[in-house]
Amino acid sequence: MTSYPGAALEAQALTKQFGTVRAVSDLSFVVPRGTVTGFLGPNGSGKTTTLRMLLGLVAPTSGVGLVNGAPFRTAIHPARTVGAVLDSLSLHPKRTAAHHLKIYTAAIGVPDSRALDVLHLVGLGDAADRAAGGFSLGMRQRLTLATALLGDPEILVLDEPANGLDPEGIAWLRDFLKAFAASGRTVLVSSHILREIEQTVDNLVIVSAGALVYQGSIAQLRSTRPSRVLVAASDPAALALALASSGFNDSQLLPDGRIGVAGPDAATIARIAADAQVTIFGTTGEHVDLEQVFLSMTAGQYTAAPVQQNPYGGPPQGYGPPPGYGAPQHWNGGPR
Ligand SMILES: Nc1ncnc2c1ncn2[C@@H]1O[C@H](COP(=O)(O)OP(=O)(O)OP(=O)(O)O)[C@@H](O)[C@H]1O
Repeated sequence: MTSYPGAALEAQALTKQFGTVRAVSDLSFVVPRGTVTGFLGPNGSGKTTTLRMLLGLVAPTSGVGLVNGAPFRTAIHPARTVGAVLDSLSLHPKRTAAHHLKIYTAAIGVPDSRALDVLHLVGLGDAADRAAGGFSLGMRQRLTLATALLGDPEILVLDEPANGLDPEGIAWLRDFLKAFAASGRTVLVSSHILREIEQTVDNLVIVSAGALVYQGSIAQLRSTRPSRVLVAASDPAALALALASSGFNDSQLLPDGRIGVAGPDAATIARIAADAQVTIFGTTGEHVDLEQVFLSMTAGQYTAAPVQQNPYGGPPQGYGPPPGYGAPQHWNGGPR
């Protein structure tokens, strides 16, 4: 059980079998200290089960979950180590926000005054004495987060905290989690929508059907997607041939009649087109839509893709064709 240096949380070959359902399959990843790491996967891909195994709430079929290099059950000050929100808090409608929190303060050994502190932290200071029955969904989410903060934890583990939040609530959560990590602490936040957490997280762990398909930074994920130039040309086939004879073989005919060219920049394409007497009507740089990348990675066929060995970096593997273009025709050898 050697732990990765600098890891706040670590999954080592975690597997969980519920009867015939393999919820999590040989899953290993690292959450580096001081980061906000997104734990991303479609519904039912094993995120909640994994978080529960990391926190010792579900026994793994095999493998281990580590918090600061040791099983969480061995933590001397659990509430100071991890604050977790894995389920929505069941709120008594007549109980005030402060009252809800004071139920937990005694249990984790912090003074009652801490309840007001965390309500201020999550922006509910003014609502401390209001009954939770009148709270909006966003206020309920904040109150739930407040419970996780009671012990002033080093690590926050949040399961789908953005669920049901409006854009303003998501923006608030983003700023809050970034500030939390900026103080050297660590956040692991799950979601099934990349866009929801894209601007919040430094690192991503992506799972599909319980298995790892990517871990690394968002920047790496974006950069490994080859950027293309989309070209509208008078004779796309002639341009593709001219590009191929200049050594640029990766051209695809798109459904809208343009061709997507990976490799050369727009100026090089224009020069090759001019030499081949092909007129170019326009070129556009392709925008990499990470949500589409995520959806293509978790579409099922990627579950068995090889995964990089270095948990802190390196390119993801097992990519398929660029999403959003149907089944493009390849000029250099037909459909892939
Ligand atoms: N206690 C359990 N008993 C049987 N099957 C379970 C149990 N908990 C989870 N599962 C199954 O394990 C799989 C993974 O579920 P899990 O809740 O971990 O995924 P998830 O990614 O968190 O999904 P969601 O985003 O929908 O919450 C699902 O097929 C689920 O039905």
